[in-house]
Amino acid sequence: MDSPITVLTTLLVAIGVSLLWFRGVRKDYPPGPPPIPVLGNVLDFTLKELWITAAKWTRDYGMSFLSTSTYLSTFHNPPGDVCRLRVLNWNIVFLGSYEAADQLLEKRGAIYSDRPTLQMSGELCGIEKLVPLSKYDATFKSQRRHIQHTIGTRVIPTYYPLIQSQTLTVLRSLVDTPEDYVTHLRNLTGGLSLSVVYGHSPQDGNDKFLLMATECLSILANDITSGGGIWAVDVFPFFRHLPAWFPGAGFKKKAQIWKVKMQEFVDAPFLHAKKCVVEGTILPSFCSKMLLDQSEDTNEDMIKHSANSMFAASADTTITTMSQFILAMLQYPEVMRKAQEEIDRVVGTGRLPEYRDRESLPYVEAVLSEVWRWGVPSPLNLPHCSTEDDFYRGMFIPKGTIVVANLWAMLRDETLYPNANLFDPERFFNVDKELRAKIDPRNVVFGFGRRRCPGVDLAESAIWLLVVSMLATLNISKKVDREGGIIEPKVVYSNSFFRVPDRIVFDIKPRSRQALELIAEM
Ligand code: HEM
Repeated sequence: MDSPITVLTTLLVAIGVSLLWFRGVRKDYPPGPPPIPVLGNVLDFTLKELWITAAKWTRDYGMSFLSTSTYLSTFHNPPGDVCRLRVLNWNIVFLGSYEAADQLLEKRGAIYSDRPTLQMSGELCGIEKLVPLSKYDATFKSQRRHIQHTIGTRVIPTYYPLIQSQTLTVLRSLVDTPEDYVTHLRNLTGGLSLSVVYGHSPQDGNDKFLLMATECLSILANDITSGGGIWAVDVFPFFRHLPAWFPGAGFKKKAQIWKVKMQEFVDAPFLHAKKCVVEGTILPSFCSKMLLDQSEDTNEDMIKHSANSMFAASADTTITTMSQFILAMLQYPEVMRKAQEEIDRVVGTGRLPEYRDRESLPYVEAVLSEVWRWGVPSPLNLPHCSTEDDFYRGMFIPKGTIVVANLWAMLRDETLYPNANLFDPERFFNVDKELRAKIDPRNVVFGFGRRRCPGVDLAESAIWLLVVSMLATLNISKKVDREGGIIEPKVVYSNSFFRVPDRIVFDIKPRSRQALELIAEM
């Protein structure tokens, strides 16, 4: 006979499971793939290119919720654009259209701007105070305000000389060792953010903070956020109490090692900046300003985490975007030639393009827009989290729902972008002003509402100059093997967070002797 404690425990577990199950089958939740008892949709998740699977879910299940009248009334909003999955008692809602993201994350931003609480990346790896992961609270709001002052639209032109000199360094490095393009791009973004954020100007790629960033960002992108950043301990938070030696608790050992590294990455460049402030040698930057005019809503902990957030958030996004640009030029050489013709006509071949040329280079502008759209650097955005119960088109979205905007699906919407899989800058011409504004991928690619990327202007300026300078001086082409055969680039997306192709093989050569001299001389 079982003891009363066993019977009681079994009963409680059964009630708990049933409650979870019944919560999960409420009729007015957004539709989605059918869950299995207790585990929910765990088995539906894929690690590779989840954005494609999620787009299929919203398309296939999203329609099933709507009555005919609703379907007709939402004629202008793609109807099958929201779906829900359940993992234990987590609600995860995927948004597959711009309209849904605009309605929820933008217009109802007051209740959709939190981030989910993740045990692994948060408490265990100690990076919960970085802005992209932080909760929607007073500290976060103040961090965003200060970041905005440093990299908002109005101040960006003051960084142009810095961006120009970093761009030239990359052009030279790309000509010398194109196969190391990831390192060169990492040095560009690292150098730029070290200067803008910490007032530190690295002399070369061996700068200790650049090397530290390379190691830590790889831990962040390939280890901590591998598998979409969700670990078993996030789903079963009580796992964090297991001792590190316990079978299956290997994550704790990993977290201990990563936490030390990440802490050093947050502290070291900041302490260096602080020392330079005392010595009076710091260059004007986020840290110099924040340390010299400390106000009531700032403290050192908050400053160093804001600084590191900018440093960390700019690297992989920029590398991904530029990798997508290179891929597009390899697959669509006619686009590269057309852009080069425009630059030769407008700028000439005797100097490098500058920011003042931007308005006169509409085709290059369209190429960049298409890089954002076709490339989609972070295809599933960062997850938002709701802080109140809500209804959207009759569907119930409970408080605490993780809301994932599928940017890839939005930028592959055939009604807005016909033949969406093709890289076609022409799609931005011959459309009226209103439609042009509507299809601008920048509305989507940097996220939404109160969590929209605060680095958008810096990223746009740095990437525009790099793209136009590469087009002006270099030819990007497929590599040819020793027998003269063309090596087709293999496009594989192993990273589950950034849409960064695994290392691509390609060739880069200066367009002319004059182009080479221009890069070398400047
Ligand atoms: C290539 C360019 C970039 C892309 C495509 C990009 C994209 C994004 C996206 C999609 C988000 C999430 C927005 C959301 O949750 O709705 C984000 C957040 C963020 N980005 Fe960027 N980003 C880029 C460059 C940068 C740069 C250069 C910086 C800073 C120097 C930066 C700083 C941040 C920060 C701090 C956040 C967190 C914002 C928050 O949680 O409130 N990003 N970015």
